[in-house]
Amino acid sequence: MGKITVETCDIEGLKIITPTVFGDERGYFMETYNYNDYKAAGIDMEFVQDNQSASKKGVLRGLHFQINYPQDKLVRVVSGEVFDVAVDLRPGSKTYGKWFGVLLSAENKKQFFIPKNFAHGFIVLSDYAEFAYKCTDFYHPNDEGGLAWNDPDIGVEWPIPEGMELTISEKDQKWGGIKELKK
Ligand SMILES: Cc1cn([C@H]2C[C@H](O)[C@@H](COP(=O)(O)OP(=O)(O)O[C@H]3O[C@H](C)C(=O)[C@H](O)[C@H]3O)O2)c(=O)[nH]c1=O
Repeated sequence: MGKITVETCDIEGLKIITPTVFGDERGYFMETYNYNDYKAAGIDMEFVQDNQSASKKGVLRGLHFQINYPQDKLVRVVSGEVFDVAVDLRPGSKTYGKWFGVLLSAENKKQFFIPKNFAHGFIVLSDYAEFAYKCTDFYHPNDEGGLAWNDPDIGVEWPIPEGMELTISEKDQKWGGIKELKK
């Protein structure tokens, strides 16, 4: 029965989904995924792996993608708040290299659908955040690619509050810029 509302943006393929939330005196219920509703919204893929990660304030994970086993991702925040970013790396896309970001939170319950061949990452704005997402291909550890979160040629406007200390993994500190990727 769950109905979803779908928003799009100027990068074709990206979708922001808001599920129907059924609140009552106990709390709330919502369907976080329903094949039929999402298929009707053009998300008609088989999700084969669910992931969850937890991060403290200022953690920035990304910008990641898998090279030969690209994954569509349906991402959401279970607790806390993040700014979530996707960068278009689809070969031949008219928005190649363009980024889009959206605030995802336990509060707004929004989900972000990111098709294959986008780089993906997020920064945690709350004290703590739990991030859960569905993927349409499995993890291939030797197939990881990445982009520098602060690549000036992408120009992501991360909403980093004054004085926020960033925590970025060694691996994520080493990625190069989009100009170093072969298209
Ligand atoms: C991604 C992944 C990781 N792992 C293991 C490998 C490491 O031992 C540990 C942490 O991995 P990593 O540091 O790559 O985790 P994140 O930095 O959160 O990576 C993710 O960050 C951004 C936001 C993404 O969209 C991708 O799903 C993914 O790249 O989990 C697995 O066992 N399976 C997996 O699917």
